[in-house]
Amino acid sequence: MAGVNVKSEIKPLKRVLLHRPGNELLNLTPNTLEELLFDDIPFLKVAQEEHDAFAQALRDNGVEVVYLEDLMTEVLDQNPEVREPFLKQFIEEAGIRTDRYQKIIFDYLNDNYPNNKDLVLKTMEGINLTELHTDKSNSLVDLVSEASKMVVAPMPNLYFTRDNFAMIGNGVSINRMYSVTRNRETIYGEYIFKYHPNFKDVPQYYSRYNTFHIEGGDILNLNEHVLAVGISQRTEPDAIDALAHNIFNDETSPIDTILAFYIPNNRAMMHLDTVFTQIDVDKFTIHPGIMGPLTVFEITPEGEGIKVKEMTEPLEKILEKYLGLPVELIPCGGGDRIAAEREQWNDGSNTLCIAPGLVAVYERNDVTNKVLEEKGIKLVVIPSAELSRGRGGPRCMSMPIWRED
Ligand SMILES: NC(=O)NCCC[C@H](N)C(=O)O
Repeated sequence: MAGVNVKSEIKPLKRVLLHRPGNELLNLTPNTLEELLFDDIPFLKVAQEEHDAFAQALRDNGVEVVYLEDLMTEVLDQNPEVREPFLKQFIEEAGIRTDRYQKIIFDYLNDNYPNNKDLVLKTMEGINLTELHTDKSNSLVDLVSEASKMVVAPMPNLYFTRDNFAMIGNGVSINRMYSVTRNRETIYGEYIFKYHPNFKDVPQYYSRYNTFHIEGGDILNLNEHVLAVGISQRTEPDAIDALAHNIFNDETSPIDTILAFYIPNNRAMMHLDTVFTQIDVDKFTIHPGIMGPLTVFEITPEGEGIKVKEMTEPLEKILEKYLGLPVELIPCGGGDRIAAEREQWNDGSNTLCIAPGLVAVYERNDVTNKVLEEKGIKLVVIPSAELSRGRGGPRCMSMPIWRED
């Protein structure tokens, strides 16, 4: 199975991309939490156990699990000439500007991490100044600097593989991210979609070098013809315009409609998938908090360009029109405002559909989970005490590569 095939949110999931949370979480500190988009410091050992349980539950349901770190390692193993430019680009994008430090860090990584997998994991982890053993008498900066500080920041959000690149049908959007910290993550996507034999021929609908930001949590493949994209804290309308042009201009793509969902701009609802995910052919979970403010726009091709129309019908009717059947919206928290806010904060609406009516959910959202079960949905329940501290659920932690047609 080379390439990618994701033309639905619910059809049987065959292959999925994950990243096992690693030592990058050990470099989160109270002062860097806000900048690194965490609300607390997860206990790594337990976060890894929970993540392994997630991966195993997917395997038990017939899904092949592929890890981001392994794909990137394969790129470097199969293309040895890429190791040096990758490292140089990584160091530049980590904000290392002086020639002296660029060389110190390049030599440190290149000499101490001959094994490509170790190197890839180290780039994710970050580098503390204490590791570099610089000769302090050679530089004023080193002499006045704190002894222990991150010279290369960690990338703790990598376990949210949903966001930095996103499959759209048989193509991919390599995203320009909203935040500095997450923009560094897309370097792995750039190299995988340039060099990996399974992915190098996949059409690219967006580039990490574009100006406007867009993240995968806002991109939902409703069906072969219809894509939904959130206008959110993380995704700008200009990026959706550009994405629409590129998709409509790809003759191989059957997508003829993009629905832009304009959701409130705040951290609790950072992406469309934090408030809205599909769980069955005719069912969606939804955070009731978006129902008032939500506006939906229809984007279709017109000549060389696009046509945009605001839709006035209620959300159920809009979905019914494009999916071709009546649709039920199931409120997170069972409709109670307090339960809805609490459980949406811990990703109660952020489910990963493994097959129609079979979804992975966080264990902690018991009010929402009970409602889903009452509606006949089968749940694959994932332990979630530590993983949830990063503010993302099962959909955020997974990027489908292949769903059955
Ligand atoms: N699709 C998602 O909602 N992903 C969750 C991303 C959480 C991460 N801490 C972030 O703020 O980007």
